Amino acid sequence: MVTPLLAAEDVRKVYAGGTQALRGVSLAVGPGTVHGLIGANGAGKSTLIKIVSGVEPATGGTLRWRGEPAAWDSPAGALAAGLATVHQHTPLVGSLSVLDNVFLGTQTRLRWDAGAREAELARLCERVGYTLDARRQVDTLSVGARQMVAILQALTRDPALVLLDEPTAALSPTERAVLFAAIRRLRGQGTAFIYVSHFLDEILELTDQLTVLRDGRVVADRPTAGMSKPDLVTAIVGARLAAVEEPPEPAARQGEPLLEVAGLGSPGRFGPVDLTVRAGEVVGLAGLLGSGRTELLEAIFGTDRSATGVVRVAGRALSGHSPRAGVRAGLALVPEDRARQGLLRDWSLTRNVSLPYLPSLSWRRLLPDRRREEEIADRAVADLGIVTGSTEAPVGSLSGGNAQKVVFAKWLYGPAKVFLLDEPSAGVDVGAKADIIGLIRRLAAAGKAVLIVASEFEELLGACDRVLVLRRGRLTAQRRAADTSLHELTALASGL
Ligand SMILES: Nc1ncnc2c1ncn2[C@@H]1O[C@H](COP(=O)(O)OP(=O)(O)OP(=O)(O)O)[C@@H](O)[C@H]1O
Repeated sequence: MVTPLLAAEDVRKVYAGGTQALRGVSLAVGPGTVHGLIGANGAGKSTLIKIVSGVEPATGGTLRWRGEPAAWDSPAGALAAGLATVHQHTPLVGSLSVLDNVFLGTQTRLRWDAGAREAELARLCERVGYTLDARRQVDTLSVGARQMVAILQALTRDPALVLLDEPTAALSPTERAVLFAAIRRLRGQGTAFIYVSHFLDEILELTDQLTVLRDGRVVADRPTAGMSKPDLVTAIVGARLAAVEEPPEPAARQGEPLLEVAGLGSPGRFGPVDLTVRAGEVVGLAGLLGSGRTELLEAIFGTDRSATGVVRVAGRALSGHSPRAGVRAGLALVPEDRARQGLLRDWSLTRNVSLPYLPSLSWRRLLPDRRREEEIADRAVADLGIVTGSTEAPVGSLSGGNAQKVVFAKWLYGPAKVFLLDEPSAGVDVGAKADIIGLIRRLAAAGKAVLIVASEFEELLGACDRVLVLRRGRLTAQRRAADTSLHELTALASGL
């Protein structure tokens, strides 16, 4: 048998607060293979990646590298041994060129020799089968191209194993295809990968072997061939499977227009756009990355102050474009980017969830009403299946997907009439996706209006009554969800 490149044996992790994130995890990654790592939010994937890459120490167990006990205790040490990590948001310096970013932190002679660096970049591009303009400023690149810069950066150290943590979360379908081609090519040259993703189709398409974690334990470890999506879902969510298969609740009777947008535009971004969402209705915006979908939501909410046109909520025109006017009129925006969503990491889940409603929760608007706050927090945990030891634990100790659910919960239980949801299930696991769709349907059933952006059109079909297609900043088509298909939406959004 070939000695695994990396082997984890009975790895355990107990965090300072007492959370047992890993309860004895073993896995082996062979050279030149792509190893999928999947599991529900909070299952322990990031913790395992952090331990393997030297960011966090394990509390117990052994890591082996090429058969010997791994001798690193920092990311730099792991990198020197041949193990590189590419995060979803690898920090790049936007104001520098592609060339400078790729060789950022390189200590060899390449650092000083621009000619040699260009030649090396060309060689790396050849290896991944992707061309990048060496002199282009990184700020001006698409998300996908930036991801590729991060991968090239990792490759400068010629790693034997690359850890990819949700690398496609922000990529368009085309960019995804380019990334997959690059991974396959590198695998052909002997590089191994650990690939963490919530996209099960990707796991099935790309990986050779997969490990499923649940509650800090390995519940499946086997070759990918022969596995189906339902197999994966069962392994990931276990007993929560039933919730996934439930069809959405039937649409409520739709009422009066709650959100009306007329001639809304923003120079260079999108528009003009007209649309209406009625009480009890869920409307989806299907558009590819760069279509202007996020920009449109932000302009409706009021974040884009250069926007022109009219936004009406419950028949009343907003005075000017500002988030304050938006919130006052009854709009809620759940943005995609967690980093910008103002979760206070040191505060408890309870305080974070009730943050937007403190005035209405306060006793005579002076004292926070603890009981009401706790009620909302408990409801959020139950509705969204948030995995946490306690609602009083700091939000910073939650896993990424669970923090995302807290962001969602923040807006859910308040007085808003119109919900603008940007990628509501980004980063959440397959079970929670179903919970969130269920919740969106319940909002509609309670007479709210919901407008959703999601890159996974399947999700729009599952949640929406009606889907609008946004292409290059304009609405180009409209379909009832019941009368269209994934295929048709994809074709319309890409202009085929
Ligand atoms: N720094 C920390 N302090 C305390 N507990 C933590 C910390 N980081 C993670 N945890 C806990 O460890 C468990 C595993 O979290 P981890 O981030 O590894 O999950 P994950 O599988 O990566 O989830 P996701 O899909 O949501 O990113 C969770 O219960 C989480 O709350």
